[in-house]
Amino acid sequence: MRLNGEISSGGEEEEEETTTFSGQKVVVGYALTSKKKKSFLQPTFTTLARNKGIHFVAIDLNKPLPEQGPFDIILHKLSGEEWREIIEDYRQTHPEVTILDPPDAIQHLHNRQSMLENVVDLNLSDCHGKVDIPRQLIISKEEDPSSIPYEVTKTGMKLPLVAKPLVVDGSAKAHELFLAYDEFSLSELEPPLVLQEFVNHGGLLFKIYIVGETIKVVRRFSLPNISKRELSKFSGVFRFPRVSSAAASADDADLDPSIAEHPPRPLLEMLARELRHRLGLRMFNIDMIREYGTRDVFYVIDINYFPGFGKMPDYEHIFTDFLLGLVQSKCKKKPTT
Ligand SMILES: Nc1ncnc2c1ncn2[C@@H]1O[C@H](COP(=O)(O)OP(=O)(O)OP(=O)(O)O)[C@@H](O)[C@H]1O
Ligand SMILES: O=P(O)(O)O[C@H]1[C@H](O)[C@@H](O)[C@H](OP(=O)(O)O)[C@@H](OP(=O)(O)O)[C@H]1O
Ligand SMILES: [Mg+2]
Ligand SMILES: [Mg+2]
Repeated sequence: MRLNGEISSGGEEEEEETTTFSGQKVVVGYALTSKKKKSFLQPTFTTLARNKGIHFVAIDLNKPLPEQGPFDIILHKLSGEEWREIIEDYRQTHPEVTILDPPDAIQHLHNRQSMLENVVDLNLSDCHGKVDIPRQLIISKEEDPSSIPYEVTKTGMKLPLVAKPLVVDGSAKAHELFLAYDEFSLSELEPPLVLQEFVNHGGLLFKIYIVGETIKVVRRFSLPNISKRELSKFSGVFRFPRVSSAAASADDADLDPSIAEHPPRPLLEMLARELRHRLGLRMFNIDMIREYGTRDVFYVIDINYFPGFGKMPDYEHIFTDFLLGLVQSKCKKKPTT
């Protein structure tokens, strides 16, 4: 936290100088795409934050980062190696600034294989339910697409399969997903890919948002179950839209309780605590589905860094509290001279 007047000028969000009741202010530098800025820095949020002494300042990517600030916190989500190096260097030279989150930790989520490894390692099988990941096969860039059907058959994976680009780099292409009804058509797709068994889940997905210690679960519509009959009727690969990312929530829909009942809280707390720790991230979400016909068998299918928090109910309060909490805990840790 810095005392009133210490802030440098020039940030586009800065309007008037407001401080917390203690006369201190928190400066949050941000490096976000314009899409993310629009969805995250909504006026309801920035106004509430400003009233609590939090000021958002845009980082100028055309100027050296160490010449900007001073910042208490930096929020960032930009793709590319260049930014990664800038923020990593800054993190090393400015340990007093909280970087949300460390670039190496984020990098772990840029690959759909490494993303889910921690869930497997957790081995959550007796914690108010079972959490696993769907059976999956990685098809590397070097692999000849014509060998995919053989590779799939060899593993004994069950159809249908979801084919996902291996790398998640912030591009729209990284979210181009396909449903494959037969293994032969998979040769049409371009590796590197992750092939995942499609798990029937009653068309409903749980998005578990994690912001520091806070866990918030929302329900979203997802792909419907695929019956054996349907599977036998079709063949081919079909591109499907970003169903679960749509703004429409399934929270108010009249759904079958056996499908819609939230995963048990102790299970979510354990999962969030462990993943927060193992991933080294404080702001992410987990896409989780319940296997259709079961009460407590869950699969994690996706983990996203700095997702669409603007769609999370009450995100304004959750984030202002989170940001204030970060600087307060940092102040407490400072040795007294
Ligand atoms: N193994 C699976 N079984 C059943 N449905 C799945 C599976 N994998 C993905 N889906 C469906 O496809 C959707 C998109 O998959 P996924 O979340 O992996 O992609 P994404 O592009 O990373 O999404 P996001 O927009 O959340 O980043 C899921 O929300 C779910 O509806
Ligand atoms: O909150 P959920 O439903 O999980 O979906 C998010 C995706 O997972 C994120 O990848 C999107 O952010 P980016 O466009 O910065 O990757 C993010 O974009 P947004 O922040 O512009 O809404 C969302 O689409
Ligand atoms: Mg997802
Ligand atoms: Mg994702």
